[in-house]
Amino acid sequence: ALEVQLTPFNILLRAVLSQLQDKDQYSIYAQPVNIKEVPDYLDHVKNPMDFSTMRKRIDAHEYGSLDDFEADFNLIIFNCMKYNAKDSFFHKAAQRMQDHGGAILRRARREAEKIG
Ligand SMILES: CCOC(=O)c1ccc2c(c1)NC(=O)[C@@H](C)N2
Repeated sequence: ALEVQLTPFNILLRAVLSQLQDKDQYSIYAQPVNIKEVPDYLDHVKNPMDFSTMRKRIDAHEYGSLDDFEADFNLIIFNCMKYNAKDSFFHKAAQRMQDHGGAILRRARREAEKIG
């Protein structure tokens, strides 16, 4: 059976999440940071977030608004910029993801307004 109830809102959120993940070309935000590989991660990052967790939240209808969805996206960026040094590959990737994500979310809001 189709486990997830498809509402226009969570169809929109799934589409936005896919657009965001398209910009994560090395999939560094796709899964939770592996604590076995990054043992001190949770000393610095109190609220880990990643795209797979966001997908679960969409399917569980845990996002009441695009703002709630955007807050988890911003958490991914914030965590990455906090844990990783400014001149690191990861930190630079977060800056780019923030720029791409901003544009994707702005366009999604305009689309959502049109649907009404
Ligand atoms: C195979 C080892 O993988 C990692 O060390 C690693 C893998 C993925 C990561 C990460 C570290 N750090 C981060 O801040 C987020 C953005 N992603």
